[in-house]
Amino acid sequence: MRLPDLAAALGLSAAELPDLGVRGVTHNADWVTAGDLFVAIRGARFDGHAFIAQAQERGVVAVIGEGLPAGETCALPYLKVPDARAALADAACALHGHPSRELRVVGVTGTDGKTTTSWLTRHLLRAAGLKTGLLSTVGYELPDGELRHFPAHFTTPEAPQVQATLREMVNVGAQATVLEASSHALALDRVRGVAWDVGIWTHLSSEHLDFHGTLENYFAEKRKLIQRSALAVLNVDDPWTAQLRGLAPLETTYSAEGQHADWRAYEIGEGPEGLRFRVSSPAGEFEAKLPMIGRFNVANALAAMGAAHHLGAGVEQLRAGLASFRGVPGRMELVPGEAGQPRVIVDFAHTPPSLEKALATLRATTPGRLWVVIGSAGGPRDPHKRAPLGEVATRLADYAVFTEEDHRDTPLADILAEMERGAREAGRANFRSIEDRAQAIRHAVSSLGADDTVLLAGKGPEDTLERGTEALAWNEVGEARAALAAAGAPGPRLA
Ligand SMILES: CC(=O)N[C@H]1[C@@H](OP(=O)(O)OP(=O)(O)OC[C@H]2O[C@@H](n3ccc(=O)[nH]c3=O)[C@H](O)[C@@H]2O)O[C@H](CO)[C@@H](O)[C@@H]1O[C@H](C)C(=O)N[C@@H](C)C(=O)N[C@H](CCC(=O)O)C(=O)O
Ligand SMILES: Nc1ncnc2c1ncn2[C@@H]1O[C@H](COP(=O)(O)OP(=O)(O)OP(=O)(O)O)[C@@H](O)[C@H]1O
Repeated sequence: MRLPDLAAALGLSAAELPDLGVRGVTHNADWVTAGDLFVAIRGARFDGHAFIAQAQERGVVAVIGEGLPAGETCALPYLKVPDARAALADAACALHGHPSRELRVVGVTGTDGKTTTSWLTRHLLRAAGLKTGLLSTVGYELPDGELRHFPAHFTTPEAPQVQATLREMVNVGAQATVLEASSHALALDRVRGVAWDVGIWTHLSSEHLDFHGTLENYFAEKRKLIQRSALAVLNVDDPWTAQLRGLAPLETTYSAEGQHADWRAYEIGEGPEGLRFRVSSPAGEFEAKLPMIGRFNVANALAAMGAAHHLGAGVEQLRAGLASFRGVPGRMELVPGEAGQPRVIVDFAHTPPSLEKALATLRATTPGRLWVVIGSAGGPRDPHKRAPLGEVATRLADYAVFTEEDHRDTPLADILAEMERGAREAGRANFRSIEDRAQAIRHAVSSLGADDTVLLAGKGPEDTLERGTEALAWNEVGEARAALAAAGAPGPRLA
């Protein structure tokens, strides 16, 4: 694209701009390749203007920003804009030719359930014969189904990566895609310019308040997805949904808790191997089988079906799709052990409501004892959730082992003390703290036997454990396997 055309696409005057070719756009000076535009963003930690020289060395042709710092000059063409993040997204859309307009795009937002619902939706769309891509916390997939990863670990990456991925999907023939839209993404314009066909709402609870300040602000960011979608798929079991009604031109509702809704699940049965329920829906009444653990997955399945049906999936495709779903890595993932060993489940639940749901659902399918191994992240991230996690863990499990979970620069002992305080203030003593996560897992697994369940909560599929300033390689399922192997001959050995 020519620089003057790009300026015009951003609503800027193209007069006096050199007629240079622009190959791409980035906000990160380390990622510049020759011919790119560099967008200098003033962030919370850095001012992108400080990296213009570095970007120039790597071959950028022009810079976009909200204004050069006083007294500074720029040897390259400098396009001044009122909002650099918005310009980053608009430039990415223009350079990639607005790929979302060539696909059916489903967005998923909410505090919990985004990843699971995204995976389910893409699976149902594929079952309906649509070549479907996916962009989620776990990585991204083209319609070939192979999971790929971005260099930086985000639920929703920055706009240039979002748009480049959508373009790649279109180029390989994708007809639809599912995109997880985090509240950070909506707040920071990472998904600005995406043409949403469907917006799915899972539910809202307190999280990321270090960034958003208040629950209302957090809600307001997530609400943007619903406002921008042609069809909203809304969870009537979530009280926040009342404020989302009527925002999208079309809407469909769902309930897994017996409320009046378009998509309703009833006669829900939970077994150790999965879920069965009946569905009443605009597509018809039918019996569904979903090989997933976790009652909350009924709601995720209803949401996914609401979206997939809108994009053409019929009842038989929905039924077959649910029945053949293989789950999401690190979400209620069963770690196979020997007969007589406890059932070990790895799950990503790291908020009090999601831990509550995970434990409640495991209790329903655990004839024996239920233990949980759980930590809480350090740094500025939601310190107020530590005590509630301790309370929920000791209320709903028979025993809780508190441990490390990305404590970063926060003293681990302080986090554990907060979790213990939450338990103690609720009058409970059914816990202990073991700092080393691997040891905590081994202790739990070796303490239990047949009929018992151990929930390893919080890390899910993450591949690092942030201990102080170190990021250790981590594999929770691998640790669970090692603990099962080390526990050796099955049988209860509770001290
Ligand atoms: C709160 C948040 O999301 N912040 C993101 C935001 O930071 P920021 O605007 O403050 O920017 P900054 O880090 O000050 O940098 C300013 C500019 O200088 C540039 N820079 C900076 C340093 C350098 O060496 N070179 C360089 O070019 C940066 O690329 C940026 O353009 O933009 C940065 C550049 O993309 C992100 O790295 C940063 O993510 C931080 C590290 C982060 O941890 N984000 C997480 C919380 C996040 O986004 N999570 C969500 C939700 C997950 C969930 O739902 O659980 C997600 O979608 O993943
Ligand atoms: N609909 C739901 N309601 C409440 N909890 C849920 C729901 N779906 C999943 N969970 C729980 O939340 C955890 C995270 O699920 P999932 O990864 O699908 O959500 P997410 O929104 O993508 O989370 P994150 O943004 O933190 O990655 C699951 O492991 C499960 O314990």
